[in-house]
Amino acid sequence: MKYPLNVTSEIGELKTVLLKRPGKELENLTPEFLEVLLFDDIPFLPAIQKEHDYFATTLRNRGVEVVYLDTLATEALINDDVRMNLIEDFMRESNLVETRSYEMVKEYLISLPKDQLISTLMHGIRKNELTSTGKKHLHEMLEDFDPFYLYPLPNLYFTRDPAAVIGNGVSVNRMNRSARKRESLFLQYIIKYHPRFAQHDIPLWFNRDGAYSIEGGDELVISHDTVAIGISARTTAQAIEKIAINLFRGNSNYQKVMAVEIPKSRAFMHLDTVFTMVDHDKFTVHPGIQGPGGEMNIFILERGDSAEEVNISQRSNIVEALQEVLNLKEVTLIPCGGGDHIASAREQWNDGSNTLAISPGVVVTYDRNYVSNELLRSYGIEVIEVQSSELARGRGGPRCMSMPLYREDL
Ligand SMILES: NC(=O)NCCC[C@H](N)C(=O)O
Repeated sequence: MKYPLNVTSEIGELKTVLLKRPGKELENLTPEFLEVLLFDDIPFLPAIQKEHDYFATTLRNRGVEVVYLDTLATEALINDDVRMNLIEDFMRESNLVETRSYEMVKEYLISLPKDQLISTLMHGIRKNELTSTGKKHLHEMLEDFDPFYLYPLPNLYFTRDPAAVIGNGVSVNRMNRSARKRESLFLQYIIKYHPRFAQHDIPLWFNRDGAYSIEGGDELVISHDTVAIGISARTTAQAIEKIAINLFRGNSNYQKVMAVEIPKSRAFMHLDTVFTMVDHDKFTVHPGIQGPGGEMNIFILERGDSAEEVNISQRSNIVEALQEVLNLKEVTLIPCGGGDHIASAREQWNDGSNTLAISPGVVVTYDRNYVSNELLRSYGIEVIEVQSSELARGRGGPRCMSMPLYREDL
């Protein structure tokens, strides 16, 4: 069977992508939990599904194989032991082990067919969905305070973040926010047990067990030997050094990690909210991440003398740093919103910099970012627009909503 993972650039022709169609997990968003669940508004489910289907169809029409997270997670439950382990891992990470409702919820989950088990873990369990036959516990009497046995995972449609394919291996991520921690558990099970992946010896560049977080929106595979990683509100310097050591070790082709510090703010949560690659030598950028003279804080990590060491040097100019690591004479940055203060802030907020390249110079973007889209076209980029009224409410764009599994090499 063909090796299932290959991502040696951000722009190579996209062949297979992992998506998650927004589902009932969004019906468990309430105003009081919006902030903690990382949403700014409540999307209308039929409308967001329609927009997401349009996005998936757009990719299929360009020859991309679309696979869905819930389908793969269901197929990964290859026997009763795997299924039981997932239930127990998930319940432990949902802090249910410490409550006296543990047995009742576990029994309910065990009773579900595989596909319903996965969808239930994803959309959560409201307290009023299960009728406790025994005595009610104190926390069950306080529905206003805490209405869920299992909290929903409404950010699952941003498949970019819980894991990232780099080369022929995968980074299964430790998520920064508690609302998203359990998301990468599905990827861990898929890589380990799904027949498409399990029979291959897949390098694991990062696993979710450590203390330091890293998220896929910060991991950009800018070439066959360099990964750019954002030092951000979600991704720590410690995790970047750890993944760099793992990438440099053994037989990976990776020689350099370019760590790019970005402001730690809600609008700039990951590097890909302010910077994406659209062609061999062209990138979108949000002007707000650069200092008044264009300066930035950039570090190049390279293989050191021993397997546990990395050499680190600092740079302050993103264009020069990109020219250096990509071996290019010229690199063009295309400013989100054309650099106009108001347009760039508005369009960055709605993911104007967050493009998904499906081949060199061809990107998928949100239709609402018309200033940035026209500008990209003026640089010769083919821009394929998708609808975005509801999708944008979760604060992520086309790159955030997609996890490439396979791209052609450049
Ligand atoms: N790569 C990305 O920037 N993903 C967007 C994630 C949005 C989600 N609501 C979050 O705050 O994590």
